[in-house]
Amino acid sequence: MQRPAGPARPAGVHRRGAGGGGDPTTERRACRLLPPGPPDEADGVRNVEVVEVVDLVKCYPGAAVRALDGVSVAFGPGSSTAVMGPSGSGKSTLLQCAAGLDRADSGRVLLAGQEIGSLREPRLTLARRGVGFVFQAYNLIDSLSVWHNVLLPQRLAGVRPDKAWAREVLHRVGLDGRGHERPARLSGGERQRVALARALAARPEVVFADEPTGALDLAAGREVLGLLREAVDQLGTALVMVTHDPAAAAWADRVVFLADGRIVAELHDPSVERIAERMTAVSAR
Ligand SMILES: Nc1ncnc2c1ncn2[C@@H]1O[C@H](COP(=O)(O)OP(=O)(O)OP(=O)(O)O)[C@@H](O)[C@H]1O
Repeated sequence: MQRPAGPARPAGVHRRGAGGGGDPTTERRACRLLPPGPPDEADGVRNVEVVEVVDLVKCYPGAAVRALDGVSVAFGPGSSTAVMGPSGSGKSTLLQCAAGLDRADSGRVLLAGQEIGSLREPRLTLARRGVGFVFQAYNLIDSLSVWHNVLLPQRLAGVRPDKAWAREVLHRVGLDGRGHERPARLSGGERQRVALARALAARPEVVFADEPTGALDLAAGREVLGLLREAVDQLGTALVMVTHDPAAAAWADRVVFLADGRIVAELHDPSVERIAERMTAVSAR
């Protein structure tokens, strides 16, 4: 299932929620928000974003500046978004808050239309069931086999794992027959593929990935990006990916740029060059 090395970003990826069809010259604009308006006239059903954050503010205790300073952004089904910005601009904080792993001081986070701000355990865990995570450090448990790592999030959430799907996911990420191995015996790229399989095994509506290729060499990084792209294209998963790498960001349909805890720019269907250019401009602010 690996995508062969090819162009930095596969073509034909305009999708709902990804800003597809947006005017590429309109690079700096507010992110699209779920309109609080009436139901969709065509079918009487209101479109629900997979994840929506509204006016998020977050200040860590003792910090002089806000890590997030009024961020509003929505992620639709089958969309892929790269989040970029200088170090300390709030990228990881946005991911953590949008995923319900950390709480903002104010603002709203909605997962599949459900506001999670006031939820306590176990309801919060239930609301997060549709959320998968892929972190640079993999967060794999070395005392467990690949197979048990992949099933762990569902077991922790009290959900009976779908083993047939877990096997299919391991197959898709190219780890057929490797389920019995310990993560420590795998290469960095293979461990990242396990992390991806673990995220996808729960059939998430959204995958949050924090620098998923940061620790990988070029070939392994491309492979992981290809797999993420497949999840978006074939499974309709929403992908939100923090990256410092313009080539990785170009795999996404949309790039949002953060600076000082705010969204300051947005590119749709961008090239590596335009991303790098914009990144330089944002960093020079
Ligand atoms: N646990 C924490 N306690 C205090 N301050 C924090 C904490 N985590 C992040 N910060 C601060 O919040 C701001 C945003 O940090 P964040 O990690 O979200 O940025 P980032 O854009 O992901 O940075 P990087 O690219 O370096 O990972 C920074 O000023 C950072 O120092």
